[in-house]
Amino acid sequence: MKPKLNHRLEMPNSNNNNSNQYGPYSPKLPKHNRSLPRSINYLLREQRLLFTLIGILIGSTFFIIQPILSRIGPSEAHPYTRSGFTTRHDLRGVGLERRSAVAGRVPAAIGARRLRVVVTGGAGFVGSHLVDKLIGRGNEVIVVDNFFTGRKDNLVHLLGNPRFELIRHDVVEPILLEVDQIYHLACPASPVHYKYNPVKTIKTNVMGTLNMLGLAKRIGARFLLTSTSEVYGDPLEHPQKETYWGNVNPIGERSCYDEGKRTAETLTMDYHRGDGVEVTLHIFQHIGN
Ligand SMILES: O=C(O)[C@H]1O[C@H](OP(=O)(O)OP(=O)(O)OC[C@H]2O[C@@H](n3ccc(=O)[nH]c3=O)[C@H](O)[C@@H]2O)[C@H](O)[C@@H](O)[C@@H]1O
Repeated sequence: MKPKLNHRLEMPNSNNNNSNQYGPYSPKLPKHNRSLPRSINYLLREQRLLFTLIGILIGSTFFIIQPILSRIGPSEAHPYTRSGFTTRHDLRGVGLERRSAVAGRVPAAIGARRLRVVVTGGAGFVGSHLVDKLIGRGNEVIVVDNFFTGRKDNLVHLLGNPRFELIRHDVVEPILLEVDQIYHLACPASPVHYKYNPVKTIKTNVMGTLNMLGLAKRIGARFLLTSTSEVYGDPLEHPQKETYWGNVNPIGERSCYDEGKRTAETLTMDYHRGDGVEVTLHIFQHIGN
């Protein structure tokens, strides 16, 4: 009769001298004893051990050398980076370029920024030449003009310039701008223009200058007023020194302009003395008429 293949039933008894009715019992080897030679065999077959060792060698070489390479300049360590192979160095380079590109767009209020300037009456004869000069210096320029006598044609060459802005606005109305300097030129300047609407002329000089000085005070901007030699009226001394106060008719046809500019000068000096606004008075000497 064939023995039953039931090992549990056939479990050896240490007291039975390693034998039973089916013959001598050979004890089971511990598992690790059996698997060790098998693993070694497995490794030795088909040069697996050799390939494993080579793998370990390559791996350790990479982990030892890699930190050293990252410390050395990448161009020295990786000559192939120049052939367009993407490495960490290349990526770092892209990062720096991006950072410097962002730095180029730093808001005007930070670091070595451009000077922001507003020129009222910047579409006029003097104003448009001043604007050219300011743009040429690298400033950002905003022109505020109601085009009473000024023309867009005077500024047409600047219309595409990212540092230039043109605003149609009458300075008798307040305006809020963030600038460093205010050049206040807006005013009807020739007799035919300032006599055309004398009330508007003196209003522009008084209200317009008040508004621009108020802005200068609020935002801490420097202020320049273009005045005129007309403030001396019919002068009694020639040439006029700065200490000369003039000989002005307060009720004449030209008074809207002469007294308007005088009041503008007064306001300018009062904002300087009273509010600490940094100011400049600029007088144009008229030749003729
Ligand atoms: O020689 C001077 O004493 C004058 O010189 C310049 O005047 P100018 O350039 O010769 O005259 P315009 O070519 O007529 O320029 C005046 C500008 O002011 C503008 N303006 C005039 C009036 C007004 O209410 N608002 C305003 O923006 C005009 O549109 C024009 O663009 C200055 O702008 C005047 O302030 C200065 O009094």
